[in-house]
Amino acid sequence: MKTIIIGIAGGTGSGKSTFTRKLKKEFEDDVAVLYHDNYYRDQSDIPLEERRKTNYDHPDAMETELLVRQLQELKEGKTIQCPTYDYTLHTRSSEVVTVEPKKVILLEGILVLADERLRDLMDIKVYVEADADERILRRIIRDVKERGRDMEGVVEQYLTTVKPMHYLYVEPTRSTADIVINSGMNPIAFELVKNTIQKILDEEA
Ligand SMILES: Nc1ncnc2c1ncn2[C@@H]1O[C@H](COP(=O)(O)OP(=O)(O)O)[C@@H](O)[C@H]1O
Ligand SMILES: Nc1ccn([C@@H]2O[C@H](COP(=O)(O)O)[C@@H](O)[C@H]2O)c(=O)n1
Repeated sequence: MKTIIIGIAGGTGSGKSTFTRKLKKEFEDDVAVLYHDNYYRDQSDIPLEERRKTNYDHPDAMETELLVRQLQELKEGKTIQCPTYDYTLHTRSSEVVTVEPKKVILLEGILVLADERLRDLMDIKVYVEADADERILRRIIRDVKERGRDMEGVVEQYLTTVKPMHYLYVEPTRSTADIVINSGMNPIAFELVKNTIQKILDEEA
């Protein structure tokens, strides 16, 4: 079975996860989804106060070598045990999720196009973009509601690490994408990517 890997990158709050979730809902068991965020390094040996200070927008914050290995295993038809992540505790969760090999793998994350090893494994590269003001507003709401943060903390983190790292590592990867889409809620872009995936699945059937 040939495996097609589709990378879905873009800044925080651009709508990557929304776009990816919609594709997953469309194809259900025909596609597997891997989130780069689940590969943030385990920090259980560091006190929580220290973990809060980590720069989570630098490529070194992720164990990308494990992701590369697991993607290769999926391509070889092997089942993997994918790590999971706890944003409130800033470290890996104890659970792992079993991911079976599929013809199509969606790989989502701010930095998935920033790593040459990941880019080399991808067949299609997508970059989701949205204005910075919209992204930070969405992030404030989401992080307070879903990631156990307070507004002051989100704003401070944005100004000290998220924003500078975005311009250093995330935005430059836009030029490596095959498809650049405007926001994660873009029905026309969704149809285009959906039809591309459907074609791949039909060809391989
Ligand atoms: N086009 C959009 N318009 C308004 N809200 C959006 C849009 N796209 C995503 N959102 C919302 O913004 C938040 C962040 O979106 P998400 O898909 O998690 O972004 P990302 O994965 O790129 O960080 C979510 O609460 C989502 O519902
Ligand atoms: N402990 C952590 C780990 C990551 N983050 C932030 O998550 C962002 C990436 O996820 P998106 O869904 O927004 O793409 C990234 O910008 C990290 O700053 C965090 O805050 N805490």
